[in-house]
Amino acid sequence: METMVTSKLNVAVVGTDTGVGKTVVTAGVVGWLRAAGYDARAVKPVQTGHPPDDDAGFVAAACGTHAAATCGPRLEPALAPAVAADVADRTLEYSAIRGTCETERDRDGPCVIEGIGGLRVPLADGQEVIDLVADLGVPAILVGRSGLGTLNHTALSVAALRRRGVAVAGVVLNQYEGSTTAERTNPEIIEDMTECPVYALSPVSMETPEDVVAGVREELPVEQLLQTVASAEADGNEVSRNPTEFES
Ligand SMILES: Nc1ncnc2c1ncn2[C@@H]1O[C@H](COP(=O)(O)OP(=O)(O)OP(=O)(O)O)[C@@H](O)[C@H]1O
Ligand SMILES: C[C@H](N)[C@@H](CCCCCC(=O)O)NC(=O)O
Ligand SMILES: [Mg+2]
Repeated sequence: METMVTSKLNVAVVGTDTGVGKTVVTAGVVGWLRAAGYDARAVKPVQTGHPPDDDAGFVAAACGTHAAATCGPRLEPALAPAVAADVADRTLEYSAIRGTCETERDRDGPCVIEGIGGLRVPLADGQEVIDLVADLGVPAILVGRSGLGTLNHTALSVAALRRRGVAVAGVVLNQYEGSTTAERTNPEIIEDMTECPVYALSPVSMETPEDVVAGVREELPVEQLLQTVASAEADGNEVSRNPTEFES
C-alpha cells in the first residue's frame, strides 16, 4: 500500500479519559513515522502528575531519542492542568500553551499532539483540551477503552469533536482482547454510531518503552490509520471505510 503520509502530517491523539492509552498510541505513531524516515515529534502541551508521569519522556525513550518528543509546563499534582496550577500555586497561560503547540505543528516533520486526560479537561484561562485541539485545526485520533461503557464515552467524545469542527480520523479501542461480548460487538457498533474507522489495539508488551513501539506497529495498522489522518487533514473531512471485520 503506497504511503500517503506527507511530511507535514499533524494529528492530535486524544482520549475518552485519562489512562486510556494516548501515550502508548502516540509512541507507536511517532515511532512508526520516525522508522519510516520522517522527523516526527510528539508534544505534550502540559504534563501533570509529574513526577512520575512523563509522557514526552516515555515517547522519547520509546523512539530512542529526545528529538522525538517535547513537553510544555510540568506540574506535580496529578490533576487537570488548571486545577493542578491552582493547587500548586502556579500560573498557566493558555496563549503560551497554544503557542508552543502551534510552533510544533508548524515545524518541518509530522507533529503528534497528545491530549491531557479526556476532552473536557480544564487547561488554563477557561480553555479546555478540546479548545486547544480545535484551535490547532488538526484532525484527531480518539483513543478509548474496548469494553462495556466505551460506546457512551466514545460517541460523546466524537460528537464533541465534530461540534468543534475537528475531523476524527479514527477511533482506537485499546487493550482489545475480544474476551467479552461487549468487546466483540463494540467496534462495529461504534463504526455505526460514529461513521469513524475503528481500530483495535491489543495489549502490547510494556517491558521496555521500545517494546511499545514494536508492539503498536505490530498490532495497529499505523500506515492505514495515518492515511486516514492525511486524508482528513488534506480535505478537512472525515473518511469512512468498509465495516471492520471483527470476529464476534
Ligand atoms: N495497548 C496496551 N498494552 C498494554 N498496556 C497498555 C496499553 N495501553 C495502555 N496500557 C497501560 O495503561 C497505562 C496508561 O496508558 P497511557 O499512559 O498511554 O494512558 P494516557 O491516556 O496517555 O493517560 P494520561 O491521561 O495520563 O496521559 C500504560 O502505562 C500501560 O501500563
Ligand atoms: C494526571 C494524569 N496523567 C493527567 C490528568 C488527567 C486529568 C483528568 C481530569 C478529569 O477528567 O477528572 N495528566 C496528564 O495527562 O498530563
Ligand atoms: Mg499520556
